[in-house]
Amino acid sequence: MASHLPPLLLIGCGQMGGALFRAWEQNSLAPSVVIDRHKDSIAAPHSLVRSIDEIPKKFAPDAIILAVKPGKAAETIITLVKKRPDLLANAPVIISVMAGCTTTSLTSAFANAITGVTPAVVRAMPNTPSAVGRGMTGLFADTDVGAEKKELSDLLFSAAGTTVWVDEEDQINALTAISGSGPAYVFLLAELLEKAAIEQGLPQQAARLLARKTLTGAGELLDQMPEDAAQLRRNVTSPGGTTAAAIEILNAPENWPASVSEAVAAAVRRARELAA
Ligand SMILES: NC(=O)C1=CN([C@@H]2O[C@H](COP(=O)(O)OP(=O)(O)OC[C@H]3O[C@@H](n4cnc5c(N)ncnc54)[C@H](O)[C@@H]3O)[C@@H](O)[C@H]2O)C=CC1
Ligand SMILES: O=C(O)[C@@H]1CCC=N1
Repeated sequence: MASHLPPLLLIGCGQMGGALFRAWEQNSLAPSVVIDRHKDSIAAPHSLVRSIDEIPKKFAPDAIILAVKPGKAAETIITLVKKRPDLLANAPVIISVMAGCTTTSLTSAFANAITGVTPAVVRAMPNTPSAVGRGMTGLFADTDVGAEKKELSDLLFSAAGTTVWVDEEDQINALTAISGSGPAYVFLLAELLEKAAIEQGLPQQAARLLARKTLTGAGELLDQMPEDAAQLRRNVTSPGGTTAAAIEILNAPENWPASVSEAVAAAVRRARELAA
């Protein structure tokens, strides 16, 4: 089968890198290399190595994906460039999924490590549903990044779900708070619904099933139906009925409307702090 996706070097295969790699593997990824000392194995034809020193000679990736924790970004880039400058010879696009690592800081980490080379850097903010092809990724590139590199970046993240490009880098911080962190808000709701079900006397297993299937079913409706979320909510809410009793509490201005806005604002603040 012809490869749909070109060879990649993935640095960091934890929760996010692993989710993306799973999607890419399922989209006929050309033989690629993953660096992560905490991963046990990776399926052929790809190679797992434990450090930059072990990247096979003559490997020429079209994209290098940085998916380590933000605090390790500079050290990782400097080690990569000092030990294997040849990996940049074919001008691969550098894609960072790291929260709060700006294109300026990434570009200058490369510039500090190697003179005369300014790689094209794209920032991506994916989310973990990428593992099942249902990711949502926001992308940003400076105006000097060529169309071909942007198209390749889009191809990679489209293989893991849906993509959207933003024009200003700071918008990546807002996007991180909505779709990057967002799955955690949904999982928290699943936890809380399950707990409430148990409090109302339901057995644990049934409580878990009800909470999970309600969230995934509602998510699927959101995905498939043309109506907006407010209309889908109204479709469940009979006047004077049970849903109305619950929504009156949740949707009181001081409850969910305030909490969700405050939570998102806190995440945006944190993204900006990481970038400072
Ligand atoms: N977890 C998430 O939902 C999302 C995470 N991100 C970003 O993804 C990045 C990684 O986050 P997670 O996957 O959650 O963390 P993680 O801790 O699960 O994964 C990081 C991986 O990097 C590996 N690693 C550390 N140093 C390394 C090195 N020098 N070379 C190669 N591998 C190395 C670790 O062994 C680990 O498996 C972060 O920068 C985060 O901001 C972005 C969007 C969503
Ligand atoms: O929590 C974090 O910092 C990362 C970025 C978005 C999701 N996880």
